[in-house]
Amino acid sequence: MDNPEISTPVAIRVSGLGKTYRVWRRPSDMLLEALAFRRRHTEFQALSDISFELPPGSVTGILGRNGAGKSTLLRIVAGTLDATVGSVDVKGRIAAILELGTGFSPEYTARENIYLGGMCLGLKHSEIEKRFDEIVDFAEVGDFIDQPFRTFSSGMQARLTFAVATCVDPSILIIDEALAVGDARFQVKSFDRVREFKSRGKAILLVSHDTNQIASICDRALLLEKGRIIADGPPQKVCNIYHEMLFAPKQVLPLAEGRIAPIEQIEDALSPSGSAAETADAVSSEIAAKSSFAAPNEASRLAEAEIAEHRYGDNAAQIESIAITDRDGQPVNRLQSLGTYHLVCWIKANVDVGPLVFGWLVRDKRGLDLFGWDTQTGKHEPTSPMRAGERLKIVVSFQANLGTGNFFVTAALAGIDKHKHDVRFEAFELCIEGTPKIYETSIINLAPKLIETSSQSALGR
Ligand SMILES: Nc1ncnc2c1ncn2[C@@H]1O[C@H](COP(=O)(O)OP(=O)(O)OP(=O)(O)O)[C@@H](O)[C@H]1O
Repeated sequence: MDNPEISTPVAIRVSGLGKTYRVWRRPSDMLLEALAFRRRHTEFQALSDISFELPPGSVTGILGRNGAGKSTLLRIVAGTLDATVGSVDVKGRIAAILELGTGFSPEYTARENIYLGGMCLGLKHSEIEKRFDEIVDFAEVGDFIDQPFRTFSSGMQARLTFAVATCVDPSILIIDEALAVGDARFQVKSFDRVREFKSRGKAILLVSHDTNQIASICDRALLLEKGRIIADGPPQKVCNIYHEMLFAPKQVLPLAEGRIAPIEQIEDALSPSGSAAETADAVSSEIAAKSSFAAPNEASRLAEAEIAEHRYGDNAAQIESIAITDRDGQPVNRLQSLGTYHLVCWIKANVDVGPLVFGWLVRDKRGLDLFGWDTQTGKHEPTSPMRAGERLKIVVSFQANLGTGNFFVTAALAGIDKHKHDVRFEAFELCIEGTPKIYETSIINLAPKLIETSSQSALGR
């Protein structure tokens, strides 16, 4: 698959990729087909028209529902499965963690498997020998090095698989959900390794269902649905669309058959300011009707257009406005870390609605959830049912335990059955002013106070 003609800025180029699986109802049908030369299979189109490029020094995340085609795509890129059409051009050595124990034998010991796995990834015996201690250290399996791999817990299997794949120093790393296995400490270690890989100019392609993981380490995300890329762009935007796909299942995705929607088109179709006319050729009328959302009021507009609001819901009730005020009710744009403020929302029922649950979420600039709360989780009574046209004001007091910088507020309104009426991702930007006395890199502020420094002599007296 190595193609020397690829110009240097591209580590992987996927062009017009498609995969059709043959499906036989019974195993015997496969044999009968071979013997009788009569077709006894149906075809299943798992991937269609997939094209993208991965530059070196980048991390691309792939999101999608179960069965969307993520693993099929990774396997084709990794070279363990053939595409039906299209091509994959790769520059450099690929290491792929497609499942726990990729390239390992369950009966072999960890020591034997390190050699086996390393050789599968193209290393010579002497090269593996040089890296052996590093692999064992990273995987933290020193005490079990001569135990069979099948006796390892799934966390230990994940650690060893990840350690072997990353210690061979590949140019391209492909990871299928492997970061989800293993304990929290190992996840931090493997995240650090992925970041270090990226800083050394490697290209990383990873599948995860965890939007926080995608938001925190990826530069870009692809969203797959029914074997097609339906969104390709900044992780935070793609994660919002994925969230909508999962939690607004009745809505038809804004894609015409056979088209790849650029992220702007999906956003236009889903956002309140989207013009139905502009997107009419590609969106369902259901989605286009959502453009009847009221425009957000001035206070809720983002100061920087860089991260735009993403909105969805059935619009039975809507969050008309969101603002932050001080305790005297004065609107504020800039907040002091640790200050106490009010989040003030006006809600309007567009039709008669039952009790409502209100929630909000604070994210950092990468889209990582820092805090989330709703009136149901907080064990508050749901609101009384509302008549069409009725308005309701909700005020939530909070302490701004955040470090310096910009953060984003998502507000949501749902029925008590969690049916979403109005979800406004990144509806409001919080700007936290200079926070002295803590590290500038802090995202949160735990308000530390030194309360004791007592010394003890070397003899313990
Ligand atoms: N060998 C196969 N033969 C027939 N169909 C297959 C085969 N492998 C996968 N599929 C089908 O192709 C589709 C895509 O599967 P794939 O495993 O790539 O999805 P995925 O997005 O990785 O799913 P998940 O999140 O559940 O791992 C699914 O509908 C699956 O049933």
